[in-house]
Parts: sequence; structure tokens; C-alpha cells
Amino acid sequence: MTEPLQHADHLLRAEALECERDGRTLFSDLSFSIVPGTLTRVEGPNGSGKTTLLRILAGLNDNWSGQVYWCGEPRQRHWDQVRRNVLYLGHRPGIKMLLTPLENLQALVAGRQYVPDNILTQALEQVGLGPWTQVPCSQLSAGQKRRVALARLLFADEPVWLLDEAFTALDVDAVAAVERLLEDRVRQGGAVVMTTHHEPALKGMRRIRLGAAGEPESVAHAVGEGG
Ligand SMILES: Nc1ncnc2c1ncn2[C@@H]1O[C@H](COP(=O)(O)OP(=O)(O)OP(=O)(O)O)[C@@H](O)[C@H]1O
Repeated sequence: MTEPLQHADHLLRAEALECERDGRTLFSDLSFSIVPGTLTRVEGPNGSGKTTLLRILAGLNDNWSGQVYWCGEPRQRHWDQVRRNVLYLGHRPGIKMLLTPLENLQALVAGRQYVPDNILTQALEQVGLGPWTQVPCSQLSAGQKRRVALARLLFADEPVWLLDEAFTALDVDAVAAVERLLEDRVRQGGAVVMTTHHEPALKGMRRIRLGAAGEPESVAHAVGEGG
């Protein structure tokens, strides 16, 4: 973990979150806590607001009301800590197509820590990209590009991981490898919040359920568990 967290019985807490898009309520009165050593899945149909909720938690979306707390205090007082301690991986791979997997991984971990190239190469081999470490990412398949982004997780020491569609485009073996990585992370005391249309084979998963956008009877109150 990057740094000791003060009174961290919960890392993130959302209270009475409400978000509208284009005049439609995506969710309202949504409250939950993200505590160390837990994995939480944000669930709901297409368009229900899963990505929007993750982006709110990551501080990447301003179009909402309610309050988000970081370690018990309003998050806006601690943006520096939030940036250092919360990792967000979006549903796009977020890698540069002209660069190789090795160059991308160098860029992804740079700024937080120095990792020698042989260790980065080992990580790429671990995610099944051994033969492609020096090939431009534009020449990789969708699943291989996703693996480049996920290799970043092998070096991620942030206590909170927010993962949007981490399993997209991955084959069965890669899904199982990511599930093991997430389980290890949670066992070490990390907190993972993820969206996925694939039902992960993970024990003790918490759930935040969002309703169908545009169907007012089902969106009035989304339910957050673990709060
Ligand atoms: N950039 C945008 N501008 C306007 N509306 C948007 C934008 N992005 C998303 N929306 C709307 O917000 C709603 C929620 O989108 P969001 O991507 O959070 O849903 P989701 O549950 O993650 O969907 P999916 O399962 O398809 O990934 C959708 O109805 C969508 O139309």
C-alpha cells in the first residue's frame, strides 16, 4: 500500500449520490462504503450508470450531487491523497497504439515507481504477451491490448482499484488470471470496485445494483450494499 491511511475503516464512502443524464435519473439516494479487503461489483443493464458511478468515485465526473468521503472526510479536502491511492482503469485499454506493450507499461508505471525493463517484460510474459513485448500495440488483438493495460495491475499498489469492464475481450484463461489477481489483492487488504457483464467466480463479492435507465419505476432508488 502506498501510505498509511488514517482511520481507514472505510476508504471511500458515498452518501445520497444522485446523477441525471439528459433529464433521466440514473440513480438517486445511493449510499455505500468501500472498505479494505472487499470486492464490490457494480451491476445493472446497459446504460444504467455503472461507468458513470465508477467515474464519480474516481473524481472524473462532476455531473452529480451527494457527497463522497475519503477515509471519513469530504473527498474534496484530500484530492492529493485520492489521486495517489485510487487507481481507475477505464473500459478502453488506455494504451498508445504506436508504442509497444513494453513501452506502454513503462509509461503506465512511470511516475509512481521505477521498474527495470526485465521486470516489466516478466509481467508482460505473465499476462501472456511474451512474444509481443516489442510489437506496436496497433498490431495486437482487442484482448491482447486489454492484457497490456491489465499488466499495470501487477505493479499497482493503490489501496483502491476502480475497474471498468476489466474482463472485456479476455479469453477464459485471462479471465481466470485476472480473478486470481483480484482475489490476491483483496486478501492483501485492497478494495476493488468493478463493473463487468461477466459474473466473476469470486467469493464474498459485494454488489451495488443499479436499475434500468429510462424506466423511472426501477431507478428511483438503487441499492448499495456494504454501507
Ligand atoms: N458522454 C455522454 N454524454 C451524454 N450521455 C452519456 C454520456 N455517456 C453516457 N451517457 C448516458 O449515461 C447513461 C449511463 O451510461 P453509462 O456508460 O454510465 O452506463 P453503463 O451502465 O456503464 O452502460 P454499459 O453497460 O453499456 O457499459 C446512458 O444512458 C448514456 O446514454
